[in-house]
Amino acid sequence: MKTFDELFAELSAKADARPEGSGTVAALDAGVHSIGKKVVEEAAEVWMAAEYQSDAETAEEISQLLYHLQVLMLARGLRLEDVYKHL
Ligand SMILES: N=c1c2ncn([C@@H]3O[C@H](COP(=O)(O)OP(=O)(O)OP(=O)(O)O)[C@@H](O)[C@H]3O)c2ncn1[C@@H]1O[C@H](COP(=O)(O)O)[C@@H](O)[C@H]1O
Repeated sequence: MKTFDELFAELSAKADARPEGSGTVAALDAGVHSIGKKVVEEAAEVWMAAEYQSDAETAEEISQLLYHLQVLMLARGLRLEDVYKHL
C-alpha cells in the first residue's frame, strides 16, 4: 500500500531514471493527448463502478484514475504543491 504522495515520488523517480518496462515511462513518451484520453477513460470507469459495482471495485477504479492524473501532472511538469495550493 502507498499514499498519493509516495506514488508521485515513485513516478517522478521513474520519469527521471526511465527504467526498462515501466508503463509510466511509456505513457509519458506517448504524450499529453494519450494520457488525457486515459484520464477520461478511467474517470468514466470510476463513474460506472460507483453506480453499478462494489465498493472494492470502485476504490480500485479510483486508484487507477489517481495514477493517470499523476502521470498527466508529470507530463506537464506539475508538482504536488501546484495542485495542493488550490485545495
Ligand atoms: N498504480 C499504478 C497504476 N494504476 C493503473 N495503472 C495503469 O492503468 C491500467 C489500468 O487500466 P485498465 O484497467 O483500463 O486496463 P487496460 O485497459 O487493460 O489497460 P491498458 O491496456 O489501457 O494499459 C493498467 O494496465 C496500468 O497500465 C497503473 N500503472 C502503474 N501503477 C503503479 O505505478 C508505479 C510505477 O509503475 P511502472 O511505471 O509500470 O513501473 C507502480 O507502483 C505501479 O504499481
